[in-house]
Amino acid sequence: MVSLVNSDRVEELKAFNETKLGVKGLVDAGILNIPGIFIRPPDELSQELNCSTSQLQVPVIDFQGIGNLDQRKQIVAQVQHASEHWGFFQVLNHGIPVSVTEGMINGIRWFHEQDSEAKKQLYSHDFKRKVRFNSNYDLFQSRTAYWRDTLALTVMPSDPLCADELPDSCRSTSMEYLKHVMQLGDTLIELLSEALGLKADHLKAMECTKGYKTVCGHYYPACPQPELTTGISKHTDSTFITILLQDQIGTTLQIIVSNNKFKSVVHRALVNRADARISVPCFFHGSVVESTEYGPLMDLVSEENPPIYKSFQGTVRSTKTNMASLVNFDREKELKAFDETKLGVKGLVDAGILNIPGIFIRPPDELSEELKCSKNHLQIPVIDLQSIEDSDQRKQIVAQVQHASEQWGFFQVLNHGIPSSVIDGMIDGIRLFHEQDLEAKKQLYTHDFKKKVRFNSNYDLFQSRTAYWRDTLALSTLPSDPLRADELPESCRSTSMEYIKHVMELGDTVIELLSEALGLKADHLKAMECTKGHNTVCGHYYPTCPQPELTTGISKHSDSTFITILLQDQIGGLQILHGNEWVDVRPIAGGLVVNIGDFLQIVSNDKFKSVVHRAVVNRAESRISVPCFFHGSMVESTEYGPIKDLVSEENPPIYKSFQVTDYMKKFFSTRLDGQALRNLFKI
Ligand SMILES: O=C(O)CCC(=O)C(=O)O
Ligand SMILES: [Fe+2]
Repeated sequence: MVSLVNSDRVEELKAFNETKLGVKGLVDAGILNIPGIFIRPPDELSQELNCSTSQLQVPVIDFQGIGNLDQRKQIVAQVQHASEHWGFFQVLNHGIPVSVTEGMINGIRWFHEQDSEAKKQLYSHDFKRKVRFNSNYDLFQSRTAYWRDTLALTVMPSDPLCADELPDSCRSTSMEYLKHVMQLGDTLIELLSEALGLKADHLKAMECTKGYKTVCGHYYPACPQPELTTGISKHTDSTFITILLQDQIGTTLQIIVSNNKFKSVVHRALVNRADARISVPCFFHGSVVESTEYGPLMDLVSEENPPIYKSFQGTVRSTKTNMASLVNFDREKELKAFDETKLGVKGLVDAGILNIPGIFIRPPDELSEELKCSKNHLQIPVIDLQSIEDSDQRKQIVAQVQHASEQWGFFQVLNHGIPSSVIDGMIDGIRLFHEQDLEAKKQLYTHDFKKKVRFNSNYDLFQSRTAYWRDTLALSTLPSDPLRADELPESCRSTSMEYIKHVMELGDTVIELLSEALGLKADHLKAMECTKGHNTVCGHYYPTCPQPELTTGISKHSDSTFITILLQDQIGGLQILHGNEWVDVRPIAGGLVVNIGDFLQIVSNDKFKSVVHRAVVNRAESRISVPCFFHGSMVESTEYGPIKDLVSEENPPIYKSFQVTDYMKKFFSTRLDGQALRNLFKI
């Protein structure tokens, strides 16, 4: 039922790349919604929402007194503790003058905030270039693009960076900072050597700091939707050490040679709404000379502490493309676990969850499309059926029905003849059913469409892109096998029998009006068994949702019916796509919603429209809706196609004839939305 929104991610990435303006270019253009390529995948978003943040601080180590033997011992002990337990620490009194660190940050800011032409010149993804500006070095490999632009400066021992290769805006400041940070790298690697119980120059002799280095000037622009993206997603650094300048100086360790004694810790950067942020990591990659091999140091392994890693060549790492570690999300497994509870979405809400599971989170392209969608405050037509028996007034009503069916595909009817006690009774009964004791519902839990009475959550749970925030009691009735009272759950037995009787009658009334509105005899559609065949009444329950913006009650689709008559409570949530805008179908007291389904669009040869709609959920109140789907004949031999009287030479048939059963088979086996499905039957 769900429509697959085709976001061509690669096309979007290409277009973004071709601007050469980076993320800042988007922000400068005034975008309010971040493009889909930056939105994190559902599993990541949901994992995120389950993550707590800690108030702890990474260790801070003061390097003052590093030349003094006793104090150095203490510093080494602190470095060891931090490297073993944290993998990160901040250093103070590191010897780089404040004027140099501040100069560096200012220079990087100037670079990113300067005239875009100068930056464009340097835009490149070619790692061989020593100076390159780009946004997302792994743009075409990562799962989600990062909200970050970067000026990367590479320093090779064989090919050091010259001042004249640097952009004007940060030339002298960068040269100065580079010189200092390299020295600090040596100091640190000595301390780390000692912290591993090695001689001070052990790691240095391995070219840990003397090899290939990259200083990156990252710019994280302010972001209108920081919760949907990251500045850099979680990863570890492929380096020996990283020294990061932000407001103070911090370090990240990646010391595979320590044989896991020191930890390379996963980290990431977030973005915020208010301010652009600058950070300047210096990555000490070590030697990239072909012949250099790295592996656990002999002095650090023993029989009790055998090597954990093989030796490898330093150059191996430079072929690594995707820095972001992929979080493994087993959607299938989560769906099964959810299904097996047999408790539906309400079961989750009753259990007190605060964050919705990943299976309910809409894919990035849908979320981002959503954010671009505007809302319209129009109302769908409301038609009063009061004087339907009076032939003059009936004509007017038919004209209104015609207009609504052609222009909207949806209308509400008033004075439709179903007593309000029956309507209220139906809603109460469905609420009683969903809110009753769990065991009674569990008994009815099934995905078997052959069962006439079935309770489940998400009839297409294993086919849809995202699960819906909705539970359903479905009641099917066939002329050959009508629904009997004793088949119904007690909680809604008499109310449902009563409502079903009335809504079937109303179906006939509406289908007569629609026949006339097509210029046919009143009983033309009825004779085609549009309302007399297979009908399903669904009692939908949309529980309250802690994160309604991340999911839907039912995603956009059109109905595979002739018509649908929907009863809803007063909460609201149904929306229809009118033009390119979502229009709320506001509940009106005593009103019922009628919509044209795909079959009626086909038999009317596109005169009447089957319109895409969906239901959204909300934080505050659970909602009930009860659509009655008039699917038409389920007799194998029945064929449907454009009605002869409605086609002509000027108006040739748009669709082939087909058997409804074929159509329904496709409906249940594909993940296409009704509209796309309808298109399969086009001539
Ligand atoms: O609950 C609603 O308002 C809409 C339900 C719907 O569109 C459907 O079940 O097909
Ligand atoms: Fe629908």
